[in-house]
Amino acid sequence: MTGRRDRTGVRGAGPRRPPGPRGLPLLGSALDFRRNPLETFVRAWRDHGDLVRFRGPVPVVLVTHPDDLRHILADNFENYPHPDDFNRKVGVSVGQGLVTTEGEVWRAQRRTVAPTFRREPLERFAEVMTDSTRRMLDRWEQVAAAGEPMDVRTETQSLTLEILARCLFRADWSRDALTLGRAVATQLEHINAKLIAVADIPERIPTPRNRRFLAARRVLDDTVYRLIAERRTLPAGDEAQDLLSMLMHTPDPETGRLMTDEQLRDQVMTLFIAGHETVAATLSWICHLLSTRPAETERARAEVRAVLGDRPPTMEDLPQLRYLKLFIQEALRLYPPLWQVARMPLRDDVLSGYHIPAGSFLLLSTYITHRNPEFWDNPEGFDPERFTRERSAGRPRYAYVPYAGGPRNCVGMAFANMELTIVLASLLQRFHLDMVPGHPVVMQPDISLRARHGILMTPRPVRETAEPAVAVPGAVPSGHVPQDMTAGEAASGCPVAHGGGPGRDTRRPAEGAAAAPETERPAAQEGCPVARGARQARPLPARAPDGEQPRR
Ligand code: HEM
Repeated sequence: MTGRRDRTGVRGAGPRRPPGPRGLPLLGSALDFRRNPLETFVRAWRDHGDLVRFRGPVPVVLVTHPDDLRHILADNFENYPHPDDFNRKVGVSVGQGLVTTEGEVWRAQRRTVAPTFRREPLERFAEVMTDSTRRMLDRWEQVAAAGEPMDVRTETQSLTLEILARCLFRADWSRDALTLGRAVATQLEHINAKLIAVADIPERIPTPRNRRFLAARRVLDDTVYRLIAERRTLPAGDEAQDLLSMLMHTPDPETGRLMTDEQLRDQVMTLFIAGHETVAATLSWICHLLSTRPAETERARAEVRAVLGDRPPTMEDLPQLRYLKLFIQEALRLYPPLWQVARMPLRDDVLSGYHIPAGSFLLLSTYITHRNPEFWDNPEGFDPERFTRERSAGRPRYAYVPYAGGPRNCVGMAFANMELTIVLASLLQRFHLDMVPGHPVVMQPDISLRARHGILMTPRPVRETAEPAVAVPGAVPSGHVPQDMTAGEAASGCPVAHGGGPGRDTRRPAEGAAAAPETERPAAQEGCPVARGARQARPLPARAPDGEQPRR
């Protein structure tokens, strides 16, 4: 691992641009990005190193090294706001909320919103999370009885939306559930389409998508403003114990000002957009891991049984679910829902020894950072224990950034971790999940990292199945490999095709199944671009201009 570089200027060779693919005349890498941005990133990172410049109508710089991430997100974060274009496109839905503002406006909002998301105020929401999860799992009993498959992506999306809405609006949620749910989904779809569109069509042009978006925004505005108005009429001391009330009654600690109705509306919309799809995507990948990683799953289940038995998890239980925490951390490493984060420097800077002019469009790929073999042994493997204190020693803090980092890290991190733990513990208590044979699981790198065709699974109640072969933590035989998984996949933990490639069976493992020969399913193995890169002997990228050995 190399040390930090001098960022005051480029040593030796003078200002130089980062290396990168030539691409097509005029278009550069634009078509590759359109086809599959994640694969394009991974290929370029393998070929050119940790800092890559893509040519094209909008030149992009890919940033992946932890030193550079720390510089951008923490040490020099004032120089790295979101690109204006990002704030404008997301802002059509969320207005001037925490995600889309910069400078003093952002700072004032952060001062007010952050205290609401500390652990203590959040404790009151544990019950909501447990209750909504219980209701989802009750529904799964019927699905299981009918032997039907379900799409866990849709399930987790409804669940996280319900939890967020109940936390925001408490009792008023059920009245507006369906309307709000559909409207939020339409907003997210619109933002996603805008962010990847070649030509951004302004909302005033009445295309079908714009009309759907504006109608959904009206529904949300009407509902949210009505709920705010209702809260304003409640007598002092009678406030509802929900996020909306907390935001409404928390003054800016520096100015003492309370939020206006419009600011509250923008904050609510921001939380809806930032806080439900991210957790839903993570939960759906976790469900997938529950069927493809039997050893780790049974170890997590054994811990839940030991700590909780059959009772629902409470806030006090969470610190004791230590292996579950590692399991979730590892899932977020392999499948960070925000797989890229955009920034644009205000002033010229130097990253990894290369000159970065002001106004460059930077994409920080957490996905690649999380799989860089310089910081992660067997980076494609699913190995929750890599996050134990001992094994984390020496790993740079910014090698693991699912929630970003620095002053602008995810404000909902504690909320998300609490929700992920409660949902996973409750699920493990009641169900096994089996993949539907033949259903392709393919990564779709949209605004979040989702499964393109959903993830079809069948729930199987725990009480109806024989005790798992292994109930003692850590005692899973290493040869226990799902029948349909290649030995390579089992070792790699990456049974997902990344944005393409053939589908694969992910049937429930037969007890004691032997490892299938790796050559049996080569195509599935090929589906993992980082795995490919990490395993092959690669030529080192060109030396960085400051004379240091390229990293990796
Ligand atoms: C697994 C779940 C989640 C992940 C991985 C995640 C990840 C992130 C990341 C990487 C950022 C930085 C984005 C950037 O700078 O461009 C961010 C920001 C943010 N997140 Fe999350 N998030 C999650 C859940 C949540 C939840 C549950 C909420 C709220 C209920 C939330 C609210 C926010 C907000 C408001 C910001 C903007 C913070 C600011 O700019 O000051 N997130 N999140």
